[in-house]
Amino acid sequence: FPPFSSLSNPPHPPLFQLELSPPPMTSPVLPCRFSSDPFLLFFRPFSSDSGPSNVVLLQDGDQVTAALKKAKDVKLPAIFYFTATWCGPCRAIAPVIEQLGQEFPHVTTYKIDIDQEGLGSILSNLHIYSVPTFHFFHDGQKATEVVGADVQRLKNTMENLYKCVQLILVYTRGCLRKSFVACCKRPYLASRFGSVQNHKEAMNAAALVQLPTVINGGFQRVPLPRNTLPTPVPFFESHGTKPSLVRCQSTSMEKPKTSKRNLLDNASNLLTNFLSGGRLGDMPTAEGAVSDLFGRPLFFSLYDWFLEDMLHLLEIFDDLMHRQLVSQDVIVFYNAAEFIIQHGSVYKLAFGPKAFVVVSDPVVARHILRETALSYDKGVLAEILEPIMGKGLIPADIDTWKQRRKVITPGFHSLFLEAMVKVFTDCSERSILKFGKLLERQNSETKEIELDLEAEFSSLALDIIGLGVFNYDFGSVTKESPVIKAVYGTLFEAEHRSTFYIPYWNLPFARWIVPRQRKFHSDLKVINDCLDGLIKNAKETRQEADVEKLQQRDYSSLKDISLLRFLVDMRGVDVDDHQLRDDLMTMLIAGHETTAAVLTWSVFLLAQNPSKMRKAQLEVDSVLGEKKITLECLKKLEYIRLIIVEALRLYPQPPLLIRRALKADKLPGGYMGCDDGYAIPAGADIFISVFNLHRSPYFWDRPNEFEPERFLTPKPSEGITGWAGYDPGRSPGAMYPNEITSDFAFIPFGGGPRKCVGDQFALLESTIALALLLQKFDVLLRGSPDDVELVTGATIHTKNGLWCKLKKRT
Ligand code: HEM
Repeated sequence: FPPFSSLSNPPHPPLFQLELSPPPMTSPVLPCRFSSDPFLLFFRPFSSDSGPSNVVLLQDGDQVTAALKKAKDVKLPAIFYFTATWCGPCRAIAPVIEQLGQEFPHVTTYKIDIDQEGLGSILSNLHIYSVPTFHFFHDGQKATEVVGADVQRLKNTMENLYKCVQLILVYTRGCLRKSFVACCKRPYLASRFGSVQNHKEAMNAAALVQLPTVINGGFQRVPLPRNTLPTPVPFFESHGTKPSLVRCQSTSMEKPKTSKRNLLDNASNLLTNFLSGGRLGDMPTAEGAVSDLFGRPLFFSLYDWFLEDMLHLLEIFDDLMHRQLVSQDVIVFYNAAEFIIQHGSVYKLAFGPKAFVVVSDPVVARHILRETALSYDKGVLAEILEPIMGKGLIPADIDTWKQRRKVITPGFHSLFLEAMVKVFTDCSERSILKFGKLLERQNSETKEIELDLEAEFSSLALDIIGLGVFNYDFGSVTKESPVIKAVYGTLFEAEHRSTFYIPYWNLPFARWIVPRQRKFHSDLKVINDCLDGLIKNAKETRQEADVEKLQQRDYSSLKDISLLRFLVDMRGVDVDDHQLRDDLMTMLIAGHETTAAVLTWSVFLLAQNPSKMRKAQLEVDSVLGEKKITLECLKKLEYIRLIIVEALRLYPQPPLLIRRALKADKLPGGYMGCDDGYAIPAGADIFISVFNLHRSPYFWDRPNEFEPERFLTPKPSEGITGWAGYDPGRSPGAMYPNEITSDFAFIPFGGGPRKCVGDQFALLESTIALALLLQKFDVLLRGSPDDVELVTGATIHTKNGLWCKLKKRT
C-alpha cells in the first residue's frame, strides 16, 4: 500500500505472492518428505473418515473430476489432498490437516486416496508422484502445491492464500494497534496495520486498492471499475442493527441492550456529573444508561461497555466467515479514537447519583488488590454485608481484618485440607446415593431422573461448609430444618440487598415495619442461636495449644476437625463470642453459594460439550476405579480440576469485586488506557470486573469458549506492557491456575492480602463432588441451554434452577 506514508509496521510480503514452483521431489514415487515439526506431536491420531465438515472424502475418479471442475468454475477456495492409508507421513500430518480445516472453515479440503481404482489417468495428468501432495486452488485456478508432510510450508501456504480480510486500522494512539493484534487472533484477520489520519485518507486508500471497505462498522462502496470488482459483501449492505454483543457458551445473556436513553437516564447522568462524576477527571466514560442496568445482570452491561465495538467488529467477521462470504479482501478502517474515548481498561460508569470506576485490566487489578491493597476497603459491599456478617473478614474494617486474618488463615493448613477430603467425599457420596435411590424408584423405560442440580449442589455445599467450618451437620441433602430454612432466608436477603440500589433497610423502624426485614431478623436469630450453641460447646471443650502444634494434629483421631475447633483451641487468642460468630457466619455465606455455583456452571458447560464430559469421565475411571478419593488421586484428576477453573473463568463468583479508595490514588492506565494513569480521589468506588477480565480478548484466546485445556499452555504477554502473560510454571506445585500464573488475568478468588481464605477448600471440594457425579452418571440438560436464564447477586446463578436428566453410566 504505497499511499500509506505513515505505515508503522515494516511491510508484509504481498498477500498473494506465492511460491509457485513445487519443491523438488526427494524420491520417485512413494517415500514422502516428513517434517519433524513438534507441532505434530500434540494432536490426536489419524482418523480417515472423521474430521471437520469442510474435509470431503472423494471416492472415485468421477468425484475427483467433478470437484476439480467445481473448484475452477465456482472459484471457491479448495485443497486437493492426495494421500494413502499406508503412508506414515500422511497419518502423521492428518491432525494438522484437521486443525487447519478448523482454522480456515471457508476452505474445502478434498481428500483423495490414491489407491482407489480408476484414478490412474487423473493422477498422472495431475503429476501426482508421491504422497502426501496438496494442490491449492484459489480464484478458480491452481495457485500452488506442496509435496510432502511439510507442516510449516502447509501452514504458510494456507495463511498466504486463504487469509481473506485485510485489516487496516485507523489509530491515533500507538497502543491500540496491539490490542487489535491480540484481539484478532483468527487467521482470517490478516494483521496488516497502518495508520491513516482521517476518514478521507481512508477512502482514498480504499479506492486505490479497489476493494470494498468498512469504515467504523459501516459499509462503503468505493468507486471501482466495473467487472474487475469483487462483489460487495452483502452483510455490510444490509446490516443496520448491531448483532448481539456477548456470545457465551450459551445462556440467555444475549439480551439486547436498551438503545435509547430515557428521561431517567438523562437525569441520572446529570446528577452523576454534578455530584461525583467530575471528581474522576478525564477518565473514559461509558455511554451506558441507567435503564441498561435493569432487567439483566449489571456485569453484562459492564462487559458490553468495555468491549462493545471490538466485539461488534469480531461479530461481523465471524458472520462473514460463517456464511463463506469472505473469499476476497475487504478493508476495514476502524476509528480507534472513538473506541478509546468510550471504553477500555478503566472507565467511569455514571450510575444514578454515583460514579463508579470500572476496572477490566490485570495490571490495574493487581495494583488495587495487591500493590496498594490496604488503601482500599470494601465500600458498598461492606455497607450491604455488615448487618449480616458483622465484623467478619469480608466486610471488616482494615484493623479488625488484620487481626482476624492472621488467626483464620493458619486454620486452612495442609493437614486440615487433607482431612477435609474425607468430609467432601462422604458428603458427595450422600448426594450420589440419593440420586441412585431416586433412579431405582424410577419405573419408566428410560431409567433417568430429572433433577434441579443447582438446588442439589446448594444442599451439598451447605452440608460441607457446616461440617468443615463448625462441625455441624445440616444434613440438608436429605432433610429440611428450621436452621436450613433460616440460612437460605438469610442468603436470599444478602442477595436482595446486593441487587437493590437503595438501602431502605437502614431506615429507622424498617426491621419492624417491612415484612421481609422482619423475616430476615428472625432468620438471623435462628442462625445466631445455633452458632452461639456451637461456640459455647467448643469453648467448654477447649484444649489450648500453640498454632504450630495445632497444625500438626493427627486429624484421623479427632472427632471434631472443624475450623471452629482450631480457632477456639489456638493459644493466646481469646476472642469474644460475637467476633467468632461473625467469622463463622462470614465463612458460611462466603463458602456456600460460591461453591454451589461453580458446580452448577461446570455441569452446565459440560452438558453442552459431551466429548469433554466423556473425557472427564474416562479420567475419573482411570484414576479412581473403585478406590476412595485421596489427595494423591486429586493430583491426578487434572482434567476435572481444569474444568472447575474454566467454569470459574467463564462464571466468576462473584463477577465483580468491590472497593472504595481510602485515600487518593493513581491507577495505572492499563492496556489501551492513558499512559499517565488515572487519578482517583479518596472515596472513589471501584468495581473490578472479574467477568470482563476473564473474558477479555486481550488476555485470552477465544475468551467465550469453554476450553479447560487452555490452562495447560503458556500464553506470552505479546507486548502488553506490565502484564507478564500466563505461565503455568510460575506457581510451581499449585494444583490450580491462579492469579500468579495468570498475572491477575484470572482472579476467581481475588488476589493479594484479601484473597479468599477458602480457595483450596472450595477447589478440592468442587473437584471431588464433580468427579463423583461424573463417575456414576451421564448428565444432560433437560431443555435448551438458552432456557437456563442467569440472575445475579453476589454470585451468578440460574433463574429457575439447572434442570438436568441423570442416567446411570453403564
Ligand atoms: C468456589 C468457591 C469460592 C469462590 C469463587 C470464592 C471467591 C472469593 C473471592 C473472589 C474473594 C475475594 C473478595 C474480594 O477481594 O473482595 C473471597 C474472599 C473470601 N472468601 Fe471465598 N470463595 C469461595 C469459597 C470460599 C470458602 C469455601 C470459604 C470458607 C470456608 C471462603 C471464605 C472467604 C473469606 C473469609 C473471604 C474474605 C477474605 C478476606 O477479606 O481476607 N470462600 N472469596
